[in-house]
Amino acid sequence: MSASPLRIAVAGANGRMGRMLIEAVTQANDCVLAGALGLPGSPELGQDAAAFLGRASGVLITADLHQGLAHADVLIDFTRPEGTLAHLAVCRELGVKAVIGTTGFSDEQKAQIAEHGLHIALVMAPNMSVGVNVVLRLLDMAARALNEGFDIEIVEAHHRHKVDAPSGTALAMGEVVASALGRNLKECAVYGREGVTGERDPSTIGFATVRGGDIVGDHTVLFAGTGERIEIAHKSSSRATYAQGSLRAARFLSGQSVGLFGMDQVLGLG
Ligand SMILES: NC(=O)C1=CN([C@@H]2O[C@H](COP(=O)(O)OP(=O)(O)OC[C@H]3O[C@@H](n4cnc5c(N)ncnc54)[C@H](OP(=O)(O)O)[C@@H]3O)[C@@H](O)[C@H]2O)C=CC1
Ligand SMILES: O=C(O)C1=N[C@H](C(=O)O)C[C@H](O)C1
Repeated sequence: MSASPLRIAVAGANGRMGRMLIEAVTQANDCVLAGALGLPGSPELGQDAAAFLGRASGVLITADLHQGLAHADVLIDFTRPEGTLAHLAVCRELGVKAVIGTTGFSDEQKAQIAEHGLHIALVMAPNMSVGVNVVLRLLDMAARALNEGFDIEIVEAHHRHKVDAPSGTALAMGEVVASALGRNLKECAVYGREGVTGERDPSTIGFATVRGGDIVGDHTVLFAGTGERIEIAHKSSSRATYAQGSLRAARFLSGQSVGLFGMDQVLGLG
């Protein structure tokens, strides 16, 4: 007898990632779409969540969080920080697990998510792609090996609609590098430069942000030494990788009851 399908609700159903997730969920043999959340006032409320694909899923987009989550095992949430936190409160009430892809949380908001993780099972990662999570491991190795004489700069580029900067992925890369070097990112990060900045302080980790067009997501970490430089780069050409990673995270959660996990644990890289 085959196992019951994993019942997945998608938040931000009209968003770039929301639509990618609805497509992925409806194509996966082991998952079923069980809810779709939209913002109050959105013109898509009441429409079938798969209408944009020219298909019917039988799930209507709703702004009623209890209704949208009532039949779900896992919520996949790529929205905005305040939206994710509102969704998590209802997930906790109903015992629904969650995969959080949203970026741009403050430290206080991250602490609230960690507290929810004491009661329900959560996966949270600023980047769900396998490639980026492997790059995070490579960066740890590179930073330890290049711990003297190399200046570290992180450059990221995204589409014109992105609202947070630097990207969650760039910040995660900075955290990995800073931790490998025994530095505190909050103390050593430099977010952009202008005017007479003075010479570069070797203890800093610099960030540069590019926004334009339809760039899905590019990240490069530069280790610039004397007479040589190393670049470790990842380029996304499709959001489908984020959606497939999110489904892996949702499947991982079916074996967990509480806790806050990262993609390194989902992918067995931890
Ligand atoms: N972890 C990862 O792998 C990835 C993370 N992301 C992150 O996911 C998030 C969403 O990205 P993207 O899909 O491009 O963004 P979009 O703007 O395309 O989609 C956001 C969705 O969330 C809805 N929304 C906006 N504000 C709220 C709120 N307060 N409460 C509930 N829903 C809300 C929007 O509704 P409406 O359409 O009505 O405005 C929209 O449906 C970003 O934080 C981004 O950085 C993106 C890609 C990969
Ligand atoms: O907003 C996006 O598009 C992306 N956001 C994530 C981030 O902030 O790191 C992941 C990916 O780069 C795409």
